[in-house]
Amino acid sequence: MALASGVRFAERALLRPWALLRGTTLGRTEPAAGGGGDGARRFGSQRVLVEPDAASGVAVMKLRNPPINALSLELLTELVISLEKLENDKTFRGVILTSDCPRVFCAGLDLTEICGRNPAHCAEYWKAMQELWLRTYLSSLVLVAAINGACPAGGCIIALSCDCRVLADNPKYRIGLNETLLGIIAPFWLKDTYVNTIGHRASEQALQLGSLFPPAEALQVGLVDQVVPEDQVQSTALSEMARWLAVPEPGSSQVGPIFFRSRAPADQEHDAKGHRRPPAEAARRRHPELCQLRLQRLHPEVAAGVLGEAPTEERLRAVLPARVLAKPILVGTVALEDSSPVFAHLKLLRALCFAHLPRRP
Ligand SMILES: CCCCCC/C=C\CC(=O)SCCNC(=O)CCNC(=O)[C@H](O)C(C)(C)COP(=O)(O)OP(=O)(O)OC[C@H]1O[C@@H](n2cnc3c(N)ncnc32)[C@H](O)[C@@H]1OP(=O)(O)O
Repeated sequence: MALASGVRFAERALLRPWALLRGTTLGRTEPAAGGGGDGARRFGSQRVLVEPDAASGVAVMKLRNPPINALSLELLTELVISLEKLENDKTFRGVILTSDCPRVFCAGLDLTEICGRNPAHCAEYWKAMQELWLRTYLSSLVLVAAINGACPAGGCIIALSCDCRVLADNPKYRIGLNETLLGIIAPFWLKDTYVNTIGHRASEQALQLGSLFPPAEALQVGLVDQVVPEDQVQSTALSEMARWLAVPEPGSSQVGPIFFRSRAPADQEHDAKGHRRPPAEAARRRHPELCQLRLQRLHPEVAAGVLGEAPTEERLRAVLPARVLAKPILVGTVALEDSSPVFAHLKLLRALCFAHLPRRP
């Protein structure tokens, strides 16, 4: 949500993600479904469909990377670009994020992007993930997640970075951060986001156990704000959006996400002339480490020391799809410089724990 209504992301994406795209058509524009009588045009890319409603100032953004909306490098990049496009368009104040794939909101990281890939590719991939995180978590738009399918791991991260979450009432649509079951250690900022949403003790349990909550439990623990029948997810998300947008000039009273989500010294928020910096620029100043991503490959023994417990192939086999395990897997998080004064709760991960697991026989 906006810190001030006039503030938009004029800055280019931190990492110029479009440069990563190969063979992707972006910015395609076509008439919106239903006529688009208000002049709003549907636009998007191969993997992200945007249905803008200029009259309400709300766009519906659909992830469509079938079958399970795994966060491939291309999907991450296209999401960032689509969000940026809306942020730069003063017509829009809110975005509803949802899935175009049946039964799955988002399966989280595309494990094929980190399995058997070289460190350079992993670095590129993690950067894109971080960029999406920043783009959503610090967005000037009101973001509502209309969760119409399973929402594990990275899918839950996207949902957590929204202002509000509406989940379809289907016991198969579980939501949570199950990273530990894959041997991936949750970065500090992710842990803190969980804590901010569901509280300390619940996070402690859920993160360590890798819990995925069915809708009723997700509502009870506060991970989602509403659970509604599946055919009402979209309309409920729109109602929630209306509630958020009804607040005059969302964020101008200092209660936007920048207020809640950062503790930045004033000189990082304003330039020498006292003008407020665009959020992406302010975030970059607060987080120089984001631009200094570096990857290391550690020996399994070292990784085991960092992780406390090495991820075993058995544990991974229990959770991961067979196709993914057919390749050697790199399990890890990203090493970031940890020297800057960071958001009080957005403390970024510092350990890289890459472990080679044995090949599938
Ligand atoms: C700086 C950034 C730090 C970030 C810190 C860490 C953040 C996030 C970590 C992650 O996101 S790790 C990913 C965790 N994801 C999961 O555990 C989800 C695993 N998948 C599932 O639970 C299920 O697939 C599903 C999403 C509930 C869907 O179930 P469904 O029965 O509909 O489909 P499946 O038959 O299981 O799968 C279809 C097809 O997709 C392949 N697949 C599934 N998940 C992934 C994945 N995450 N990446 C890549 N591919 C995946 C699965 O193998 C099937 O493939 P085929 O067999 O058809 O070839």
